Order: sequence, then C-alpha cells, then structure tokens
Amino acid sequence: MSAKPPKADLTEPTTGSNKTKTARRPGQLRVRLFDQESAEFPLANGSTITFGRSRAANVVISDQSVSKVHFSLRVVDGGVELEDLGSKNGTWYASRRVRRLVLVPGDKFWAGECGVELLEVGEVDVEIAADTECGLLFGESVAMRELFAMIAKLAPAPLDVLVQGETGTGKELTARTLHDLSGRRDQPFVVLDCSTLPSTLADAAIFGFRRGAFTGADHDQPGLFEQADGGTLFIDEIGELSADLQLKFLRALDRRQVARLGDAGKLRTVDIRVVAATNRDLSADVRAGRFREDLFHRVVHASLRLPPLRERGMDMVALAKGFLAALAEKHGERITLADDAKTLMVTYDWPGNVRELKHAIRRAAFVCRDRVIRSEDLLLGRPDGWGYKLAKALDDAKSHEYEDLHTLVDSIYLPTVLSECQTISASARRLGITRGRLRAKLKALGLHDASDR
Ligand SMILES: Nc1ncnc2c1ncn2[C@@H]1O[C@H](COP(=O)(O)OP(=O)(O)OP(=O)(O)O)[C@@H](O)[C@H]1O
Repeated sequence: MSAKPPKADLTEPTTGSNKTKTARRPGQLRVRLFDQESAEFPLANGSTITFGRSRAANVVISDQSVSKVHFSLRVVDGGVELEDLGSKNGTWYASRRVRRLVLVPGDKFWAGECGVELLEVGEVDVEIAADTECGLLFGESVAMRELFAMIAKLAPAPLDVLVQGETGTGKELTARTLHDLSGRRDQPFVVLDCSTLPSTLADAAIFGFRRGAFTGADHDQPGLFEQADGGTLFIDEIGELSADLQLKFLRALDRRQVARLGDAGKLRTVDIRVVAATNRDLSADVRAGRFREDLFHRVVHASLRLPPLRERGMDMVALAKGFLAALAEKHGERITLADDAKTLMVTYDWPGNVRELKHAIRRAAFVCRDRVIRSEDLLLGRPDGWGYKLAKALDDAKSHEYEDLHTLVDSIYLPTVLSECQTISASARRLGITRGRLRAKLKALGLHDASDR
C-alpha cells in the first residue's frame, strides 16, 4: 500500500503575515527523582509531562510504589502544576495527600514512596508572530502568537495536521485558518464531525453510496471524502471514531481512495488535506489501546496545541473587547467593561474557554445597566444560574445569530426574573422596561400563564 502525501500547496498565503519576533517562555523542567541524577525535560508550549511506572508515562519511574501513570507536571503562571492522576498510593506534599498543587523550584514531594524534587524551570527562546491576528484567530499572548507563527508555517505545507485543545479553544477556527492560508483556499472545506455521526448512516455519509445500495438510496451520492476533493477535510472529534471506522479511515487515508457503498469495485481517488481535531489526549488513547497507532501516525504529520483561555495572559479581556466591538458594529450600541468585570475575567478559570467568554459577553451586553458590563453581569461559574443554562441552550441550538440569541435570552432569562420578583410590575422594574412590553414579550414566547400574574 503506498502512502500518498497530500498535494503540495505552493501558492503564497493570502492573509496573515509571516513576520515573526523572538520571545522567551518557560520551556524546560529540571527534576530529580531521589537517589538519581537530575534529568531535564523539554516542554512544548503548555505541554504536560506524565510520570509513572509503565511505558504509558512520558518518564518511567521503576518503583513498585508508583502507579502506572502516577502524576504530571505542567508549567503554569506562577510555577509548575503538579497533578495526581488517580494514583493508588497517592502524591504527598508536606505530609498531606494532594491532588493538584502549584510548585516552585526547590519544592519536594512524594509519589508513593518515591521522592521527587523540582529543581529548575528553564526559559527558552521561541518564535512568535508579530501580528495579533492570524486568519480568523485573535490573540495577544505569547502562547497564541507562538501558535500563529506555527500556523503560518504549516498552512502552506503539504502536511496533515492534528489540532488539540480543550472544548471551545478554537480548534475549528484553526482548521479553517489553515485552509484559508493554504493554496487550497478556493477549494472546499468540508467538516466531518465524528461525535454527531449516527453509526447507521456514517458509512454512507463519509464514503458516499451508489443508487440502489440500500432502501431509499434513489440517486448516486458522493461522500464527505469526495466532497472535499481538492480542498481540506476537517475531521472533528477524531478521538470519538469507532474501531470499525478507524480501520476504514486508515484505508481511505492511506490510499487516498474511497469506494462508495454498493460500488466496492470502483475506487475513486481523492486529493485532500486532512486537518483533524480532538479535545482528548490522543497519544494517551493510543497508549491505552483506544485509538489505532497507525491511524494516529497517518493523521499526525504535525500537531498544534491550542492553549486554554486561562493560559493566555490577558487575552480574555482583549477578546471580550473584540466581541463587544463586533456587537457595536452590528447594532450601534457601544458597551464597555468595568474594572471589576476585567478582574473577574482574568481570575476566572474559563472551563468553556473562548466559547464561554463569547456567550458571557453577549448575554452581559443585553442585561447590563448604563451600557457598562460589571462583574455581576457576567454570571460566571454559577451552574444554577440562567446564564449557564443559556450558554448550554445556545450550544445545543448551535445558534450564534443575534436575533436567535435575543429570543433565547428572553426565554431563559425572563422566567427566572419573574420567579424571583413574583409580579409583573416588580419584574418590569428590574428589567427597566414597561409592564406592557414585558407582557408582550412573554406572550410572544408563549408564556401566557406568567403574563397573567
Ligand atoms: N482566538 C479566537 N479568536 C476569536 N474567536 C475565537 C477564538 N477562538 C475561539 N473563538 C470563538 O469561540 C467559539 C468556539 O470556537 P471553535 O468552535 O473553533 O472551538 P473548538 O475548540 O472547535 O470547540 P469544540 O471542541 O467544542 O468543538 C467560536 O464561536 C469561535 O468563533
């Protein structure tokens, strides 16, 4: 079986500059396992090093009291984060069992009975983009601009790319940017989302079918691989692929050929560049036998890691201003951020990353007073709050349009206000609208009962 690389993209990118600068960031950990020489471990931007007794760990410790994958170290703001990965004998610091802790050089801890000392966090020079924008992505932090420099290099290269990052960090936007900055930009960008593929329809959707291949197949239909011919196939959530599909993908990607259902004899050659994304640690899945190693190597010619928002310096504030500017452009209302809102944003964890920020800012823009967003308008970290429900509803509805958002805000926020204020008058006062207007809104939402109050 011959592996055919994707077509070389020789044309120059249309947007995004390749100008770079140099910056310094933490890039090396020096650690000593007790009774051993110290060892140095290089760190890619934001990456994690795992330690344990088995080969599944990045650093193997041969000590029976240490679990297979016992703990990890990762550079964060202000030190090195130690995380116990569910070990049997525990991770101990100052005689206390810990799950997560930020260490500074000189700190010692125990993994089971094995002592570990963090000696030094070394800095390295990295190349960062001079620009704070890269295609569709925005970021001022060193972490993001290091990524932009890498995207600018990889986009025109004939390489398949794996994009890793937590949910909402911008993986799809990155894939789109890789496409837009490549020579394939005038060709299709096709999305194949493995997490929403119903297994019964998966084969037909991905590989296409021939008329008569199954009941209801009344025409010939090319699958997603063929639809992406000449362009980019974005395989989202590739870690969710079933074992059966992993094998079929491997064959298709290896040969760069597909056969439609009911037409097995006819192989169709496709010229695609694959960009895959996952929020899982795919190499850990490979080590654990959940993901095929051969498929992993087939789709990972190069990989990009999107840092979580909490590791992007002050980017959340700059991004929030960008989202507000976009709203102002569309609706003519200029809304600003109060200092306490900025402080909250910088200290908050952002588990939903940029998506959570975007929703938080948009809904705050609706409910804030005097066109200023204050910390209480952001409703962060309150899973019981209407804001959280709204973010979830928005995600479910995949609706990002202002008008839809407006209705969604009303449908979730208004009943909450009503139940808190009890009467129409008090609710209208709280919302700063007339009783008549509130009644009309409730009626439009079909909330007649509530409007009777
Ligand atoms: N750096 C960025 N600049 C501007 N907008 C961004 C950035 N990153 C993400 N976004 C916005 O955040 C939202 C989530 O982005 P995207 O869908 O690309 O994330 P994802 O990592 O693919 O999410 P998931 O894992 O849940 O599929 C989108 O609305 C996107 O426009």
